[in-house]
Order: sequence, then C-alpha cells, then structure tokens
Amino acid sequence: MEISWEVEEATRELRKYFKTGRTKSVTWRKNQLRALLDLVHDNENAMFEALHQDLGKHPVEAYRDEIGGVEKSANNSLSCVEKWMAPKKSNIPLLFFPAKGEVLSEPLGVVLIFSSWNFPIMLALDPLIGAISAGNAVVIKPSEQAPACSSLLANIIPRYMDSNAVKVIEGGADICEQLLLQKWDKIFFTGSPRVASIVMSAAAKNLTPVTLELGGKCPAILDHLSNPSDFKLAAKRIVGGKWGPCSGQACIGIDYVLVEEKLSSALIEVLKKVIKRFYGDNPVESKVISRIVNKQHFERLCNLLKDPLVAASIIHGGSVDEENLFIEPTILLDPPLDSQIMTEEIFGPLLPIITLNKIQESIEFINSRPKPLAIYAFTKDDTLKQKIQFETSSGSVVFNDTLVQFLCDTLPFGGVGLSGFGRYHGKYSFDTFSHEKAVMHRNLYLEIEPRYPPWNKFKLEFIRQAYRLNYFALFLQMLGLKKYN
Ligand SMILES: NC(=O)c1ccc[n+]([C@@H]2O[C@H](COP(=O)([O-])OP(=O)(O)OC[C@H]3O[C@@H](n4cnc5c(N)ncnc54)[C@H](O)[C@@H]3O)[C@@H](O)[C@H]2O)c1
Repeated sequence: MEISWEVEEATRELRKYFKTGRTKSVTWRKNQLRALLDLVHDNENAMFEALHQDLGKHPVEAYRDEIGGVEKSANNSLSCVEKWMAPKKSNIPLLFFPAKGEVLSEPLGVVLIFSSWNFPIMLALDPLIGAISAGNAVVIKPSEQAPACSSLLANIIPRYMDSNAVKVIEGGADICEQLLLQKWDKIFFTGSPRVASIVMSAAAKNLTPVTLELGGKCPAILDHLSNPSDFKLAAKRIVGGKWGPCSGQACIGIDYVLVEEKLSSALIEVLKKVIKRFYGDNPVESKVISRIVNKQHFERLCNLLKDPLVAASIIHGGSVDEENLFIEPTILLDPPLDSQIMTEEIFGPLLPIITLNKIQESIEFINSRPKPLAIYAFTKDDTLKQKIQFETSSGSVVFNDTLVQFLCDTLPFGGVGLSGFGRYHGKYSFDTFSHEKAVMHRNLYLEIEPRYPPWNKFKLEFIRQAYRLNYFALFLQMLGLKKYN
C-alpha cells in the first residue's frame, strides 16, 4: 500500500521531536493542557455547531457529555500532573539490603488515537489529555463519520497546541490502514470490535501496546422498588440512560432492560410518560434528541425492526423519518432473544424490555452473553447487589443510576472481554500512556558470595534461608515492627 506524504512526514516529525525530550518536561505538559483549555473555551460555539451538524446534538447535551467533560478532565490533569509524574518511592525487601527503589513514569513515545463518531469531541480530546499529561507526541485520527467535528479539530488543534507534538490526520479506512502501517509506541482505539481486531493485528507486527475502548450490549436490571417514587426515579434514569446520550448511540448507554414480568406494564407506562415529558408529543420535532449519524446507521437500525417478530414486539414508538435521519424513541417488549436486536449492539434509540420470572435470573442472562461495558441495576436489595458485583463481569457496574461512571475521573473507565481492554480517565489515562519504570539503587559494598557459582549445598541453604528471612521481614513490616530503608 502506498503511504501518503502526510502520514509519513507526520510520524517522522513527531518521532524526531519526541527524541528532543521537550515533551517530557512538566512545563510543556502543563502548557499543552492550558492550551487545550483555551482551545475548548474559545471554540465552544464552533463545537456546538459541529456537533449539531454531525449528530443534531443539543448544545446542553453537547456541553454535558463532551465539551464540559473535556474541560473537567483537562483541569483535573493540570492540577494533578506534577504529582502523577513524581517518582514514587517503593519499599524494598530486606533481602536486597542495602537498596532503595522507586517507580518512574516515563512517556511511551509517539502514540496514535482513533476516535469514534458518537462523542467526536470528547473521544478525541479526552485520550489526548492523558497522552500529553504523560508527555507523549500524538496523532489523533478523528472519525470520518462525524466530518464537521473532524475538520473542526483538524483546523483548531494546530492553532493552539504544539504542532511539533500533536497532529490531527483526517480520513477514512484508507488513511487508518496507512497509519497502522507506521510504528507506534501505543495505539488507543475507540470503536467497534470488528475494526479493533484489524488494529490489534497491525499492532502485533511491532508488538505495540493497545487500549481498546469498545462497546456491547449494556443491560439495566430493574428490581422491585416498593416505594413508587423510587420506581419513577429509576424509570426516569432509564430514559436518561437510553435516549439521553446521543439518542442511544452511546457505548455505555442502556441496550436493554431486564425486569420481572409482573412489573413490565407499570414500567412501560412510566417510561412513556417520561419520554413524553422529555421529548414532547411529537419527538420528531424535538430539538433535544440527537439524530442518527448517517444513512448507513439509519438503515442498520431500521433493518433491526424489519424482522416480523421484532416488529410485532414494538409497544411504543417505531416511526422513522428518513429525510431527517430520525427514529422515534421505541420500546419493544420481549423481542425474540435470537433476533439481531438481541444479539447485536443496538447503538440507537430502540429499547427492548426483557421479562423474567425472577430478577435473580438476570445474572444468568447476562453471564450467557459477551461481557458488557456497563451493567446498571436499580435495586435496594444488598444480596442482589452482591450477586451482580461478584458473579458477573463487565467494564463497570452502577447501582441506581446510569452513565455517571463515565464522568467520574477517579474511577477507571474501560471494558473487559468483547467490550475492550485497558482503562483511562484521570490518573488511569496518565498510566495508560506511561511506562512505569522500576528503578533500583544499590551500593558497591556488602557482597553476598553465595549468590554466585560454583554451587554447593551450603549456598542452596543460604539462599533458602535468605528468601525465608525476606518473608519474615515482610511479616515484621506488616506488624509495624520493621521499616525498610
Ligand atoms: N468504549 C467506549 O468508550 C466507546 C465509545 C464510543 C463508541 N464505542 C463503540 O464504537 C462503536 C461505534 O463506533 P464507530 O462506528 O466509530 O466504530 P468503527 O470501529 O467503525 O470506527 C472507529 C475508528 O476506527 C477507524 N477505522 C475505520 N475503519 C478502519 C480500518 N479498516 N482500520 C483502522 N481503523 C479504521 C475509524 O475511522 C474510526 O476512527 C460501537 O461499537 C461503540 O460501542 C465505544
């Protein structure tokens, strides 16, 4: 494959600049974070416009889910980066006495960030914050499926940030493939499992580490909530967690709801009322609900509804408007479990409700499917909470709310199994783009001869006792009777 001049030149320049060591200084990192904050501040309206153009996102939703989140994350990194960079002292076991140990976080080098179209600003700039905080040089490849945001980022990033170290390269699959032929020190990918496996195969050629932020089917479990106001609040949060972010086109949005059969009609009634309150009598005219990103995804979602058994399960909504790429908030009751809508990530405004005899069956239901990026559960039952926490596996678990984990910088964000691997946000982003280097300082005295050949029984016994003593010393340290160094 022919590599474009832009791709070759960009990676060559970044590598050369990274080698100068300038990106490693705390001053450079902080200046870049400040520049990013200026960029967001000065271009807020342009971002609102681009997000509206690509996805019909309302400015408040755009600020809540993207622009505000980036500001919050950059401010957090700005105030913590010096602390994160500082070498961390490490206890060294007595076995190695006399010695000192520390852990140094060093930048990985030149990194590549692929972002997705559904949060095109957030998913490009939030990993960038981690990458520059950790002192790396970066290429961002925004999603070509959100073209207004992609070209806005390509236009403004060089005007604010150190363009020797941060570059935006726009394009589709062809450019992605060219980028993947270059050597990177890390690839941070947000997108689908299909493309993730292409990325991982390419990365394997150079043993490049990858972080894969993927999606999946995130379930919401609704338990008995005897207090009617709890039930209503849970239903409201389910609406917020399904249609709130980008009209369901969100990796951590609710994909389907699990509820006991006897509660399903009450749930549907409340959901309908909340949908009406949020989006009005005629949601197609609503200015607060995002549009489907493009015709291809619109058709994909319409096809999910074409299966006659699925169509028969629609109990609310279902209307579509191709011209405006709009699909009404739609609720389906018990579509067949082997239909596409229940086997593939929906990534749109369709909400299947799956009824169970007992809510405890939700554990088995979830465990019989690929590991989701998030599990949401509305319950006050501690036993059920324990079962969900310890008997299922997912990127995150949230009790009695939805989506909030994404904005919480102190928690790691990432998937497991088919929903991806690696984590970011806050300090986790810094770690994702750093190598933790072990440093040990020893002195040139106190030589222990039994560690060297020629071997004999005495040396074996000496090493055995030295290792045991080491554990004894650790035991003393646990009791607070011994301090290393
Ligand atoms: N975990 C998360 O944080 C998160 C966030 C948003 C979306 N997602 C997931 O992303 C998916 C939807 O996003 P998408 O449609 O943008 O995904 P996608 O996999 O189609 O595209 C993601 C990125 O890969 C690039 N790409 C496309 N073809 C490529 C190729 N052949 N080689 C290399 N790169 C290529 C795209 O340009 C884009 O930048 C959903 O599965 C969703 O759950 C996950």
